[in-house]
Amino acid sequence: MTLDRFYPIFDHTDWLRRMLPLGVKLVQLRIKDQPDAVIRAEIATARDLCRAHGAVLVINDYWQVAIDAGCDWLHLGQEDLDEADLPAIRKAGLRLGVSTHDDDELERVLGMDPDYVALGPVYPTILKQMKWHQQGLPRVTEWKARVGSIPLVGIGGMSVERAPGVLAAGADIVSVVTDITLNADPEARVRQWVEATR
Ligand SMILES: Cc1ncc(COP(=O)(O)OP(=O)(O)O)c(N)n1
Ligand SMILES: Cc1ncsc1CCOP(=O)(O)O
Ligand SMILES: [Mg+2]
Repeated sequence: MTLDRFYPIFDHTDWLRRMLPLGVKLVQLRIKDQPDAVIRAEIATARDLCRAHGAVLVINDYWQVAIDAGCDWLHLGQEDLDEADLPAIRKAGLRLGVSTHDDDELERVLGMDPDYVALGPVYPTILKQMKWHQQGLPRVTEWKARVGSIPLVGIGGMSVERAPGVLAAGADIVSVVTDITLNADPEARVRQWVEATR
């Protein structure tokens, strides 16, 4: 399966309702700090919306809920991987994307046979506080050489203008949050992203 090159991340299914009709074919639901009932309801809604639009949905963090809901893809960071039951995830048939930021983390995840590897933050991000400031484009090229045929996702400080350079450096996919969600016209911005990555 070839994943779309444009990979936006949203924190609520209201965003999916707005953006899926514009041609988003790969999307992550990244919910933080919500009660369990809300998380379960949001994941079930996202699953149904993405199926209706022929889009791949990736669930961030909530691997057990993703299994229970019959979802297809998960994204787990390094701390998430410490807690997750990988055999149960694989047994349920879920595909797995993982975060990496340094050599040790990359070595660790390559042993897990991931379905994509994310490298971040390629550029500085305002979304969350991170130990790493920016990896830079040479690091993207280095990571692609190391992951080989595993799809490489570049994330962190992405914009429509930066995306071509990140793809040219070796990323297969570009993932983005605030360039869309903080834009004055998020729909117009998503249309630009779709145009720039097709
Ligand atoms: C595509 C993609 N890459 C990285 C992350 C970050 O995951 P993680 O390190 O677990 O941090 P949180 O997003 O859970 O705060 C991601 N979600 N997606
Ligand atoms: C979740 C995450 N992981 C690495 S960078 C990042 C944030 C990406 O957000 P933005 O596209 O707004 O920089
Ligand atoms: Mg996480």
